[in-house]
Amino acid sequence: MRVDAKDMGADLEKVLITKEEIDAKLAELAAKIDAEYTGKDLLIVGVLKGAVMVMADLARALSTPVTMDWMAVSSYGAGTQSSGVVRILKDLDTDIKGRHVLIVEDIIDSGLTLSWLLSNLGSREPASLKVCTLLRKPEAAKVAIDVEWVGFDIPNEFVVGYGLDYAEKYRNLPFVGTLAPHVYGG
Ligand SMILES: O=P(O)(O)OC[C@H]1O[C@H](OP(=O)(O)OP(=O)(O)O)[C@H](O)[C@@H]1O
Ligand code: HPA
Ligand SMILES: [Mg+2]
Repeated sequence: MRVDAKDMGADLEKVLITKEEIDAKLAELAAKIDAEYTGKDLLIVGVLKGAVMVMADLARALSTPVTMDWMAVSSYGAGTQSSGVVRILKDLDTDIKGRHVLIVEDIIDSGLTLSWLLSNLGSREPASLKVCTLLRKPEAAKVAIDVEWVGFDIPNEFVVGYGLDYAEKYRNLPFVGTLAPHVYGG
């Protein structure tokens, strides 16, 4: 059964990016990533929990053989604003020294999570450390970050779906949508 904005009742305001648009964009990004890592041993690191869907779909769109690891960090808790304080809830299982590492994210909002992750993982001396994110909010950036692969630049609105949550809900929507302000007290 397909879930659409109408099925979500009044919780969703609109669909911002459809499942079809996400699939097409991930195929495009995967081709570029394949070209970059040809002949290299690539470790992709998903940032839990939001990046689960992007990791699963991007990994399957890649032709490059990869190994996968996960890191769990949280800076949002149950709210719609980053606390700025990043907590490691689960560290990597892998030693990344000398490895080619690609961080996979669902969204770069303030950039605080990724900026912290880049310096944390960077200090472990990987051979290379790059980033692929499905979404980015340029107007929300609090720190400038160099990101190799970006799916979509989106407006500065709180979004849910395709891994992204509000208070742990809506992660399983197959599309990215905006949440009606009344849901989070806006
Ligand atoms: O650029 P920023 O402002 O730091 O925001 C981006 C981060 O926030 C979200 O994670 P969250 O902390 O909500 O955890 P979750 O992935 O478990 O939802 C998202 O998945 C990113 O990791
Ligand atoms: O817009 C967002 N939606 C859900 N989670 C998030 N984490 C950072 N930004 C967002
Ligand atoms: Mg979240």
